[in-house]
Amino acid sequence: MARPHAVVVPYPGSGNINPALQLSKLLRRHGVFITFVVTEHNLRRVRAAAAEGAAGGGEGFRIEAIPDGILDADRHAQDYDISLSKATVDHGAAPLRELVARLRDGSAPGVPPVTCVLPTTLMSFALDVARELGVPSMVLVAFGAAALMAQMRQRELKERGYLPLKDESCLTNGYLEKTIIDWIPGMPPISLGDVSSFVRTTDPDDFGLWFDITEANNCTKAGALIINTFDALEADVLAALRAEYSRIYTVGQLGTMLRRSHLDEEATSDDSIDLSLWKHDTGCLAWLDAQEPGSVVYANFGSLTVLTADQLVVFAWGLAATGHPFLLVVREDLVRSGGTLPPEFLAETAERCRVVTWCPQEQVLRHRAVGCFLTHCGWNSMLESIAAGVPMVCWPVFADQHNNRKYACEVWGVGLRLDEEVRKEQVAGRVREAMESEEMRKSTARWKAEAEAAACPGGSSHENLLGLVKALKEGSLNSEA
Ligand SMILES: O=c1ccn([C@@H]2O[C@H](COP(=O)(O)OP(=O)(O)O[C@H]3O[C@H](CO)[C@@H](O)[C@H](O)[C@H]3O)[C@@H](O)[C@H]2O)c(=O)[nH]1
Repeated sequence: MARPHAVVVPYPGSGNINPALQLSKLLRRHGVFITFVVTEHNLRRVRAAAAEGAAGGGEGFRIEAIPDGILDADRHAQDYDISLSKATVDHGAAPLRELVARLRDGSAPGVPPVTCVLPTTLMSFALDVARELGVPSMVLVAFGAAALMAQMRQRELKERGYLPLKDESCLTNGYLEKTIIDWIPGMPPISLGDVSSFVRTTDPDDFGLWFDITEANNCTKAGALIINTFDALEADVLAALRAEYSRIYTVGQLGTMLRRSHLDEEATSDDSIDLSLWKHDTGCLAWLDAQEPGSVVYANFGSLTVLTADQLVVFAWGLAATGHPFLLVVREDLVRSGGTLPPEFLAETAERCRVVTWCPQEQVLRHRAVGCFLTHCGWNSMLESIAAGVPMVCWPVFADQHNNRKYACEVWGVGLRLDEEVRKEQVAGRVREAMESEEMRKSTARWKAEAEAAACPGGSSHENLLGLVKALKEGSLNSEA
């Protein structure tokens, strides 16, 4: 049987590149050949951020780059905005088609013929490419099952007259919070505002909403959906999704799966394959070593969130007011106007605060010193925190993050809400509460154990990964399920 070969095409942001790389490493450990496609711009960033010798490929793992259609001169400091989505849709297909066509027949030396195209969500043009070239496809859903289900129901929200919003006042008069949607299969009643940030529009032609609806629909045309979640965590909504689409493989939490596969198998080392877009500050791990167990608050807003200069300062003083040591990640482009932490704050907190621009987050969350995570509720961050058993204080900003917060706070009992308006006292109070609550301690311990169990032999994610590899090896993943 020829070696299966997956061309993996993540959306060009860390929230998609990271889980796609983790899945790729797992598949490679099970004998699947991987071509990992990044944008030319991101490849330059990866190389600039990489430690000596990192960022390369390895046996069974190649990296290819395609343009994303945005000239560097037109690029915002923050990479993700609607123009990137538009550009990838408009410009990504042609170079990807050329790449897959070139690799399809296996004429490149040492490269087996392509047997599957595997984009993440938001990259459905890759599914069209696969179909045109007669190659099977699967999609990696980089967010949770509930967020996927909610995204899929946005079309119905339009048809039922909820969207677009009638006028601008709906954005501020409590309408989004008071309007309860109680008919999404497998989901508890949810306020309209928590369904997705893309509902916040009065424009019937809003690109963000259109893109979200289209992408949700398109991904179901793939031969299978792979979701970075685990069955116990989202049982009800997964049952509802599986009633609609039979080929669903839940393989999360991917970081836990990778760690376990190191323990279970004699895996070839792939630590050198690192596609981080920012340089990791690993010194913060030594700083954590010197802190008391469970004493540190870790604050990070992911790869895309932008704060105002005031919000950053209020968050910082709020963390200081907790009385705990804290690790604060301030990405170089976190404040678009370039605001920084005030000197008096840095002087006052020097003894118990560490500020870095990017860190090895999964290692940080698993460090015994970390006792709370102040997060923007990106799916990867939330799942990494759940798998590490760390309670969260939740401040969602856009996309699926409000939906994720709802589950963390109201379904799983592992998070506490912050108001949209950032207030120092509330930040400090919620962090202390999260660190002291016995109830949250029990919930975080329970979900950590469930995440671990799912990744062990016999666990749902472990078995699903084996099923996925089998399907890839047998070539039984035809597109258009
Ligand atoms: O200092 C840092 C900060 C982040 N990360 C990693 O970067 C990823 C960030 O992903 P995520 O937490 O999902 O946040 P975003 O970068 O904001 O991700 C985007 O993509 C996600 C997946 O679709 C969505 O859930 C989010 O809403 C969307 O903003 C995670 O794996 C983190 O471990 C680091 O390694 N170091």
